[in-house]
Amino acid sequence: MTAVVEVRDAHVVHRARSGGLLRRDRVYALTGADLAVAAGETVGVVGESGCGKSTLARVLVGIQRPVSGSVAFQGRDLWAMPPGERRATLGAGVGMIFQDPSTALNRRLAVHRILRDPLDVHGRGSGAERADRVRELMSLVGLPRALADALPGQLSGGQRQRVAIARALALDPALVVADEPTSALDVSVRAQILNLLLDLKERLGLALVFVSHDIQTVRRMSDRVITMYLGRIVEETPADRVTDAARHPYTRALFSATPGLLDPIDPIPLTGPVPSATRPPSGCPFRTRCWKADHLCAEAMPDFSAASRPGHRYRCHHPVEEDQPTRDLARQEP
Ligand SMILES: Nc1ncnc2c1ncn2[C@@H]1O[C@H](COP(=O)(O)OP(=O)(O)OP(=O)(O)O)[C@@H](O)[C@H]1O
Repeated sequence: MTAVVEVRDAHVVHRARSGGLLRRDRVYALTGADLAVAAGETVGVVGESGCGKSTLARVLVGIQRPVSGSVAFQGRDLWAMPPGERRATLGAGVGMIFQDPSTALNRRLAVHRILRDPLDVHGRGSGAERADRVRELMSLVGLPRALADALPGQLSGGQRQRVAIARALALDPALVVADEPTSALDVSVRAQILNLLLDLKERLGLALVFVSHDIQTVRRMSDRVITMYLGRIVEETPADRVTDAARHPYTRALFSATPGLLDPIDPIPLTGPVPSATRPPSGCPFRTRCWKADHLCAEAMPDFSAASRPGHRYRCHHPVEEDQPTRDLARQEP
């Protein structure tokens, strides 16, 4: 299966001011990320705040250039393309949906203008064809025609997010990346927007990357779940098996603390805070909070190991047994 997008060994390092005016620390936002996403699949990305989820999303859509590593879109190296070609490739091939549609949409433009804008910029079709496409997009995301002349401020939060989704789909992208697409919405409309995204992914055969704090939602939405910790991908698990088959202690801990599990368990206690991304621990970054860590974990970050099921890989020196119930781990002393 050819990947729509494939990231290899991508590193992103930011410079952040700290203390004195001239001092700038390196922030290791993404370290050695490998990920491929194929047409028709949804990959969910989970991890605590600051672990690099948004950075990975930005790398996938070409907003963020990695300092090293590569990003291939439909088999072509994005950052080896001339800038104009890269902009055209990404503009037409990739759609991004952000957390807050209120800030993502131009408040002064009516819905039909917002949806027509990408068609105009990329010179798609005649004037009449563009008008047709705008109507088609509105119906695709379930927006009544009567809202075509409305401004974003006159819409509900859910309607605004539908406009943002329609805009992301305007040029028929192969990849859509949604970064916390429902966290700014009322709980009552979240399910509608998630169902819409799933439905569109099926109908349009999109490669969908879904970033969220909400682990239950990621599990429901995704085929595969990527767990990130301190800038690294530490596990990739088939979504239907993530609660009891995940091998990385961090994935188990993260999922044990999820509210709303059908069969609730005591959360696995994680000791201490997440270390700073400016000074990540040596070896495995999770070792300072892991109940299984030993000297080996301080020495080196292990490579990925393949688990017994396809699509399941993890980076851990002391993985949890595949079918060991998480509730047994919760009782373990750290
Ligand atoms: N422009 C920037 N300058 C400096 N540091 C940054 C910048 N953008 C992100 N970071 C840092 O990079 C790390 C990864 O950030 P990122 O936003 O990708 O994490 P996240 O998992 O998406 O977090 P959240 O869930 O809170 O959105 C964090 O330590 C963050 O503070």
